[in-house]
Amino acid sequence: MTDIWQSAMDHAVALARKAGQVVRDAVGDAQKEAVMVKSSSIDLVTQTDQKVEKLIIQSVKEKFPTHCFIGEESVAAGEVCVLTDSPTWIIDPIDGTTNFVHTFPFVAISIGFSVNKQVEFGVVYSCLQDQMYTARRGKGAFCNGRPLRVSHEKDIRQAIIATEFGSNRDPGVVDKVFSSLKRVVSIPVHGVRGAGSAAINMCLVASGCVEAYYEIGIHVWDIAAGSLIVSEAGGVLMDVDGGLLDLMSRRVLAANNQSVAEHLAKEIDAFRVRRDDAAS
Ligand SMILES: O=P(O)(O)O[C@H]1[C@H](O)[C@@H](O)[C@H](O)[C@@H](O)[C@@H]1O
Ligand SMILES: [Mg+2]
Ligand SMILES: [Mg+2]
Repeated sequence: MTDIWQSAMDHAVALARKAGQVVRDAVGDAQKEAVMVKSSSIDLVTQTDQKVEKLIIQSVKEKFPTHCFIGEESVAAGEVCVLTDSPTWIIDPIDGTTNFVHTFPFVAISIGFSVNKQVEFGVVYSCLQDQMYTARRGKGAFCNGRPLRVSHEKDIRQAIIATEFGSNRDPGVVDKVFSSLKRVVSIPVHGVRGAGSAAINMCLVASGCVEAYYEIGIHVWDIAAGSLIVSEAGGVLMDVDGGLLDLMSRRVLAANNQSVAEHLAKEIDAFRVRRDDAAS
């Protein structure tokens, strides 16, 4: 049976590769680039983020003129952020902008594509590592064409957990983030890591390198593609409170299996943040 979204997915892979070249060309000069800030002094954006997002959206508009978009830098420029039932490209042009600015080598282009609010395919290109992660709903997840499978570990005490500190440094938020982290470390788990890119953290879960990843404060463009890559690699997704994942809630927990996910959810202070689709 023909897959009606295959040509869109092929286009996303080609665009991610093209965007990756733009990022690679710029990374050496990233420190010379004007670094601007958005929601806080540590929420960074560069001209390369904006250039890559424009490149992707312009090309998709030419090929699929009826499709919709949620793009990180377009939303920052005032576009609405609403996930509808229409075919929608959900784009993070550089996931890991802080890494990009500092030449820390985990930088990704993340492209998710949803229809009826369900992610149909996800593409995450870790461009400095030249690793192309892809997933098509119902057809598995791959890295450079090699099938991905989550870790078999069931005991969270034998696990590595990925998380990030995020870009909100309000003292109350920092306290909550650290109190969760203290509980997770004290389970005790084998270790805690963070790549500095939500999309890459999710691909690490899908690859079996880490058992789980959680974060509060991410956005739909950080996790749309990665969420499908995790589930197609056999993993589970949920809200940090153990409920159902809501892509717009800015909270995510991805794990290799239900038992690790549920144990982790019990340790997290699941505070709420303003939703991506909150009326502005
Ligand atoms: O802003 P970018 O680099 O697209 O995305 C990052 C988030 O800003 C940050 O809050 C989060 O911790 C990080 O994982 C994410 O990738
Ligand atoms: Mg991001
Ligand atoms: Mg980004």
